[in-house]
Amino acid sequence: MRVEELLSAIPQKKILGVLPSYIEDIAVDSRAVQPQGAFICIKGYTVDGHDYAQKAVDAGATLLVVERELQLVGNVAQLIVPSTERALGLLSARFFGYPSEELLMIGVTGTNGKTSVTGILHNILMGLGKKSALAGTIGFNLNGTLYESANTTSDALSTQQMIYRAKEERCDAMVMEVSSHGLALGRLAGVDYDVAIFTNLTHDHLDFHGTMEAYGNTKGLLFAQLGQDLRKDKHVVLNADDDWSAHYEMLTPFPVWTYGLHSDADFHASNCRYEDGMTHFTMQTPEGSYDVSMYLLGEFNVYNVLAATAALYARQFSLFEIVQQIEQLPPVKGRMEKVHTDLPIQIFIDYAHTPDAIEKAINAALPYKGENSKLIFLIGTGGNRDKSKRPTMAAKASVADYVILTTDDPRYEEYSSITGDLAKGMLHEQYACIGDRAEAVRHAIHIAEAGDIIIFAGKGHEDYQIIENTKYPHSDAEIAIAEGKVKFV
Ligand SMILES: CC(=O)N[C@H]1[C@@H](OP(=O)(O)OP(=O)(O)OC[C@H]2O[C@@H](n3ccc(=O)[nH]c3=O)[C@H](O)[C@@H]2O)O[C@H](CO)[C@@H](O)[C@@H]1O[C@H](C)C(=O)N[C@@H](C)C(=O)N[C@H](CCC(=O)O)C(=O)O
Ligand SMILES: Nc1ncnc2c1ncn2[C@@H]1O[C@H](COP(=O)(O)OP(=O)(O)OP(=O)(O)O)[C@@H](O)[C@H]1O
Repeated sequence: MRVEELLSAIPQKKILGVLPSYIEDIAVDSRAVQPQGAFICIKGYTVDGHDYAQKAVDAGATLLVVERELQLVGNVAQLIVPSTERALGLLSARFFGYPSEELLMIGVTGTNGKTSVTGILHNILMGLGKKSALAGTIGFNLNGTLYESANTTSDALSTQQMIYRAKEERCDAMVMEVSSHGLALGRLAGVDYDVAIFTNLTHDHLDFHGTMEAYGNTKGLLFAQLGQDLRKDKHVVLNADDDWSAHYEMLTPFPVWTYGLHSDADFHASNCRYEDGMTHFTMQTPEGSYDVSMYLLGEFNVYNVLAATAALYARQFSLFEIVQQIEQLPPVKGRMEKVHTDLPIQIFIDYAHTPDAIEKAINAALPYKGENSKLIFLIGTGGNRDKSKRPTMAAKASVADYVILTTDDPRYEEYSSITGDLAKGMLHEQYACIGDRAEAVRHAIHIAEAGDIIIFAGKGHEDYQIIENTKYPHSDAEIAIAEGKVKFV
């Protein structure tokens, strides 16, 4: 791209050295710099990208975007800006040509349900013959190939690049999870959403946001950033059963569609029944009511499906066809996903790692529990992250007959510190603290009897555990099946 054209995106700048005419690429990581590329130095939580500038020059960078003048060896221009983080958003969107304007862009925010709602939307869109790309916790899904990503919402450069790739592959739509970190850290700069969806707001991430109020206000950025251009066909979808929705409604002038179970809503579900491994409900819509049966389990998935339906209806998709697709939806990976085994117990893998999600996951399983059987619930939580939610998580888990307290990704924290914090919230004595997750999974199988239900929560789709800063292979399902074969055969 012509540098002059690229740099017109940043009005406040000071240039040192001779600018190259063109750059071939932009990078925020010195290890990814290409010859004739630009390198943007970002001050991170761990290191300062400015310290890697010389490495970037050695790798061929001809343009650096910096916050202060650097003494470097080599032929490189420096562009000094007040904030490289802000420049990253502006430059990335310009470099990739504002690709989000050319796709149907749907963003989903909320404490729980982002992966589920985006997965549901993606599957319905594909079922309706639309080509959809998907980005979130599970990675970047383009044409059925899954590319790993470090974050639920990736940095501004990767975000623009993913949308550009989706556009180049002629996708009609891109569905994205929008995390509060992503909003707070400007990772979504320049993403022009057509539909913004809110799932719910409950306790999580207070290590980062400090208070629920700050956390809730950050989520609001998604709605405020839809803008004021009312010629655009933009829509907002809000959960009528969550008090934060009233606040988000005020942040946007665009049409608001509501969904819910317990309040008046444009998309309202009633008569929910959980039978035969399926969920059945009646969905009232602006165009009459539909009886829906689906394989997704639990009330929380009724909310998720209502949210997805409202979003697609707002963009003129046929309700009849949407409902047909809902009836065929596969489970979302690692979200109340049944593990199919020959064992005389039912095993579910789930990603619940907030108090609210734990309550919802347990409620989803309770209708399937026999009178004399047990619900065994295994929960962990991540080390070196929000500790304040731990006792509440265990209190919610106490609805289960037997609870196993363990770790998700312990990182640098002692097992006993994590399980000890969880144990403070337990409301009964039927529990065990086992920090080693593999051992904890084996313990669940060991105490299970025929007819019992086990939910392994917290790791969901993940196939690893992070201990210190290393990822070790780990699968709750594989460990459980192996142990079950030994025990029940
Ligand atoms: C706290 C946080 O958000 N950290 C994010 C941040 O990492 P960081 O600040 O530590 O980066 P750093 O290592 O200091 O590097 C600073 C700069 O130097 C550069 N660098 C670094 C090393 C080098 O050799 N060369 C080089 O150029 C880096 O590329 C970077 O530009 O920037 C990284 C790159 O964008 C992110 O992957 C990383 O997310 C980490 C993995 C993370 O765990 N983040 C969590 C808190 C998070 O963001 N979670 C949300 C919510 C998920 C949910 O809802 O549950 C998410 O959206 O994922
Ligand atoms: N709408 C919902 N309301 C409450 N809980 C939900 C909802 N949808 C899913 N859950 C529960 O939360 C867990 C996480 O769901 P999901 O991955 O869809 O949320 P998320 O917002 O993407 O979470 P994260 O950002 O941590 O990845 C699920 O395994 C389930 O237990």
